[in-house]
Amino acid sequence: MSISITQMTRRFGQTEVLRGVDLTVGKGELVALLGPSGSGKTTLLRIISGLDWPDSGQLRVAGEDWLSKRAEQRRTGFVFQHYALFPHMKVRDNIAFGLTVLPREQRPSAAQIRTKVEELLQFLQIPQLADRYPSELSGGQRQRVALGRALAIDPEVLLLDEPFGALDAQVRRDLRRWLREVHEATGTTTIFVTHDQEEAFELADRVVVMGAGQIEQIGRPEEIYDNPATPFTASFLGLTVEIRVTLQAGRAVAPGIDASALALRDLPDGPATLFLRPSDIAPVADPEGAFIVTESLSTGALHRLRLEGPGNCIIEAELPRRAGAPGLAAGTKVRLRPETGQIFPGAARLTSRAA
Ligand SMILES: Nc1ncnc2c1ncn2[C@@H]1O[C@H](COP(=O)(O)OP(=O)(O)OP(=O)(O)O)[C@@H](O)[C@H]1O
Repeated sequence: MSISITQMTRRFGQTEVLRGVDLTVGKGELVALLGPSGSGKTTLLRIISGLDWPDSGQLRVAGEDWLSKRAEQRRTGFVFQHYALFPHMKVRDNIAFGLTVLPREQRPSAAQIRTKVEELLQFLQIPQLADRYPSELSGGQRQRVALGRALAIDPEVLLLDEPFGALDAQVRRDLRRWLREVHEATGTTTIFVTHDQEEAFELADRVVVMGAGQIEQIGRPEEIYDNPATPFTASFLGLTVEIRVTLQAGRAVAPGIDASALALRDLPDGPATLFLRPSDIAPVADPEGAFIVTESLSTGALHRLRLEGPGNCIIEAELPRRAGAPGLAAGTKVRLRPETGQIFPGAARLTSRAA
């Protein structure tokens, strides 16, 4: 079912946790809410599920006003990071739970519930776990069961709050792929909360970047990755190098940096900030270069470099490390000619200390 959130606000005491959120999720879409801790992601999910209420704003699902419905009248499936399955129930009974507690007029028969659970166990690729207790499962298996429990009631909306947050990297990757397959087969409208950009980008049809109670940007993963719309999104998505530049006819100018490969910007002349990913700086050894490598560290796959240039400008850069190939040693002079980066009007805050 489609979800439409309009001008939603929520405050706790003096803290404005949601500050006028507008979001539409299409029927069958999988949207990732991506943002740092405290940006309001969980609060938004709790409001959709009926565990919390906004101070103002609207929530419509398939055109119906959900704020006039209690939690148990909304068909939502919810999976949390630490969703405690009932420890005294076997996996099959955990999955059946949501169906067994439906009001009598909606509740399927015991035989129908058994069939439904068997189908879900097969569909989620966990039939071998049916008769185990939660304590006999790995973290990843528990989350598969938790999703089974959420899906059993055929939810109109599926809400996943950092469901893989407590698992190790390889299990997370496996579960991501599995969840994407499950979503393609069920077509349930899904909101997935994460602060892990790789997870959001791999899973979602669209990514919603949240910062401090507001939506900073909404778009397809590659749109957001290539064109972060705000300084907040740029920093959050790894464009952590900020260099103070001057814009002249749309071209960034900074001492010692050749910005001629960057696209021209339709921005007024004046001070601006160039945001770059450490991996997009691509320093090249050049005796005439204006920057010098002052530190060079190897971390397995990468060389991490600290570069110093005109006006005490300090830049942290990264280069892929190839076995046997020498990196850029400390003391090497380099030139910088970045090919991708974002420019926003206004002065730099963090890494650049150019005069
Ligand atoms: N019941 C509450 N009472 C007071 N403050 C709350 C309450 N619930 C949340 N907050 C505050 O609201 C802000 C947003 O919290 P929320 O859990 O929505 O963020 P989040 O983006 O999901 O963060 P995380 O990734 O850490 O879960 C935080 O500053 C939090 O401390």
